[in-house]
Amino acid sequence: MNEGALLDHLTLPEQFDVVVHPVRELRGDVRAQPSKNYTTRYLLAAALAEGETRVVGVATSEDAHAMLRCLTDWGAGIEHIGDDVVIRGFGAAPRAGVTLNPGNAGAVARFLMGVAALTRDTTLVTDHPDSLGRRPQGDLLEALERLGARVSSNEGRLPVTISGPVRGGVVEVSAERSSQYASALMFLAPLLPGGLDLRLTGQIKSHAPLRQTLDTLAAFGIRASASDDLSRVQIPGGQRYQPGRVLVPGDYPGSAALLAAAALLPGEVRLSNLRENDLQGEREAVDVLREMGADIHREGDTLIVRGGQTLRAVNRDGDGFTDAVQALTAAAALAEGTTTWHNVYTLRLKECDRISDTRRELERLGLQARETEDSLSVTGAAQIAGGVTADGHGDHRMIMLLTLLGLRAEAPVRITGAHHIRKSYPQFFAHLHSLGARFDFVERDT
Ligand SMILES: O=C(O)C1=C[C@@H](OP(=O)(O)O)[C@@H](O)[C@H](O)C1
Ligand SMILES: C=C(OP(=O)(O)O)C(=O)O
Repeated sequence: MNEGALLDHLTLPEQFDVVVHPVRELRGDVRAQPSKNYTTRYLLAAALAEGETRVVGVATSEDAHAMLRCLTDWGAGIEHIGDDVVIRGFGAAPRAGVTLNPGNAGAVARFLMGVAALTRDTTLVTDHPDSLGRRPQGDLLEALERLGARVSSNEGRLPVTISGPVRGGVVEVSAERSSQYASALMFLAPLLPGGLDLRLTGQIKSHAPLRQTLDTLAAFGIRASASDDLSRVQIPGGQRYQPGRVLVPGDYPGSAALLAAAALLPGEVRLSNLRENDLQGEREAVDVLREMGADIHREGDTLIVRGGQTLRAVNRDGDGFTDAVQALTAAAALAEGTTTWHNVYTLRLKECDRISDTRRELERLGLQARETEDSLSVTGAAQIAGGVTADGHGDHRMIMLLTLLGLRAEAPVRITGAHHIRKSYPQFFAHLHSLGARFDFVERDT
């Protein structure tokens, strides 16, 4: 067996810490993994269609598996063919009386909660009470109640039970804490007799995933219209999702971590399968890294990073690239000056509190960081000493950030609970290893 195969996610211990060794350079080619956000959306839309849909090149992350498991429990037929999944959908009739477990996948949980209003009753639970179990669901549940669903929950958190049916009509939903609530209603809308005239209230966050939802609806033949600012989305009822064939694009949020790693170290990294015209907001990570001074250019769908340039701090609104903020914080931690990410309050509501917990881990590594309610700042250091154990906080994006800092530290950095990387990027360590990084994996008791 070659070393790369040893690092395959299937052969790593079930639960592990990772020891990240400092490395001098990164060099090589990687094909970006399939997009998480498009995988979850395409699988769900395929299940909401009647007939067979082939989703080409599906992500292998835990969140993708969570969606597949829940759709199977609702009655979808699922067949894996190589990297593709063929889904025989249940259309507007998911099985009633089912308990779904979306694992730790926020988007999956929320999208399913919306669709649950098609059933007489569906319960959602989580086996991650300290992460997904703590994330707020109230804004979505209240919107479903306003539409006439009966809802019970643990004070606006999982577990929840939702009982439909609902007819549709005009409904307000807050988009201030997460865009996923509105996306959930958008998936539900075409299958309701009355459709939905959605009014997104509050300061709308994460516009990019909302556009990905509209894009997905269009790919499945659903008619929808939206105002430019997305405060109003109208989706006529009585429509059917059309089965067919969809191709999952490459994943920008996970790739942002590889791009930042490549910018931080000498060498040359080529990252393919990242189309230029893509609605994933984390595509902006390329511009941010360029603004910091990174040498990145594009040849078609391939991004080429010549690393090791001196990076400079930036001041940016981070909401447009919410899932790349952690990766870009690693670049900022080694840039000249103080970087601030503004308008990132929603980071507090993700797998961990990505503002306070990040500040604490940066400080543990000897860096200066500051937070406000909705911003995170870090002052770059010329060197990071390393030789410490950092807490992964059960958060894949925190693990990416800490790994990048470990690669550039003077001594190894250990990250606890690094298996949580599998939530969105199971091959993260294998990809970095193929570029020259070195890791030790220390098994933890399950
Ligand atoms: O719709 C989606 O697939 C997602 C939306 C974003 O969440 P918020 O809308 O809560 O920012 C993002 O962070 C998450 O990883 C995926
Ligand atoms: C926040 C994330 O995912 P979700 O909200 O789907 O759990 C993420 O992927 O960083």
